[in-house]
Amino acid sequence: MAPITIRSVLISESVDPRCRAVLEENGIRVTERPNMKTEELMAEIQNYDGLVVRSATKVTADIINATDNLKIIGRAGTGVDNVDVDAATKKGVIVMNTPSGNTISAAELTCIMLMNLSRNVPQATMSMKQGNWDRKKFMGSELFGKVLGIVGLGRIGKEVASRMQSFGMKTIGYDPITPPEVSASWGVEQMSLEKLWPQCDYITVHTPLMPSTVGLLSDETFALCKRGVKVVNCARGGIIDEAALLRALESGQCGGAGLDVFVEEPPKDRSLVNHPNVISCPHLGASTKEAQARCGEDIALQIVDMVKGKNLIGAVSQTFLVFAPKTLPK
Ligand SMILES: NC(=O)c1ccc[n+]([C@@H]2O[C@H](COP(=O)([O-])OP(=O)(O)OC[C@H]3O[C@@H](n4cnc5c(N)ncnc54)[C@H](O)[C@@H]3O)[C@@H](O)[C@H]2O)c1
Ligand SMILES: O=C(O)[C@H](O)COP(=O)(O)O
Repeated sequence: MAPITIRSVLISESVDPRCRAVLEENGIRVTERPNMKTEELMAEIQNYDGLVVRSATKVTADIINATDNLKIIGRAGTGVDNVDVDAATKKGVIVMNTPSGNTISAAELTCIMLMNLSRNVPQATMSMKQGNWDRKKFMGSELFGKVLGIVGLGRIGKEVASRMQSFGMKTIGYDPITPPEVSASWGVEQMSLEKLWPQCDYITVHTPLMPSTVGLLSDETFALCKRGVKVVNCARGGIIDEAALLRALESGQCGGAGLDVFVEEPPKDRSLVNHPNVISCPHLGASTKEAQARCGEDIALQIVDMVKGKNLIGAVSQTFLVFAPKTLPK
């Protein structure tokens, strides 16, 4: 890969300080300007060769096409659904992410959601703070012996499986790409979704958001599930259809939901968040010191590697690159 010149980078969100430090150590000028409005970003972006974002900055075609100077968009994290990759590709702008830096943190939050759904800890905590001592209301159920359906057996799905197996859960799953013999080696039996839905006590989704995964859990699929199934979405808002989830919670077809992500963030409509059987977080899957340090450092090192013209691992499209992380936990 021929080296490219990156003299200046704009960081438009709260990214670990290691990102700035690594870029500056390599002679790249860095400006941090979080919380810019779209119009401000469109004006500001003209002055930089590179942009580093997390998930909140919507890097639209308008922003990409507002400048001829931009050469690289670095996503300090996994999902690139907030970047118009097609528009970037047409314009010859490189898009890269740090796909492994927050895997463990997202997997751990998923497991925490599953555990809290089984024992109602957030609801019991709220009740205690209100001065109550309500032991009957918060009767839970063991995870031991229950069936967990994992839809999407990539990095996070795999880590969730091994952790929940240690609680004695039976793990089944579905992934159109991960070969069944590979997931079987981590103790996950793969099957079609039609076979999976009716077997699960808990379902967790770990796919990217794309047309084939929008509404994976819908009115139709909830109807195929066990009554009282509990669901977790720490992947992307919309993989579980939000209106269908609310209907399933109200009818009791769904017994509880753990949600870290929403179609609209923050969600204006609070019907799901306010439902008594929903526990939720404001997109905190990657919000740990460790994950942020890895993602911040990885994206900076990858930009520096591009400048030096080395270490191109896999090109997903002409300009959308996925690199081997430098700071993956051992
Ligand atoms: N909440 C957070 O803060 C947080 C943090 C990290 C990642 N994420 C999100 O979690 C998701 C998973 O991340 P990952 O690192 O495991 O990604 P990954 O690419 O390693 O795995 C995704 C898997 O989904 C599979 N898949 C694609 N289409 C599918 C379908 N229709 N049905 C079932 N499986 C399908 C792929 O084959 C792949 O194996 C992404 O959406 C990512 O953006 C969220
Ligand atoms: O895809 C990701 O990496 C996660 O959703 C985390 O996003 P964040 O970097 O905005 O926390």
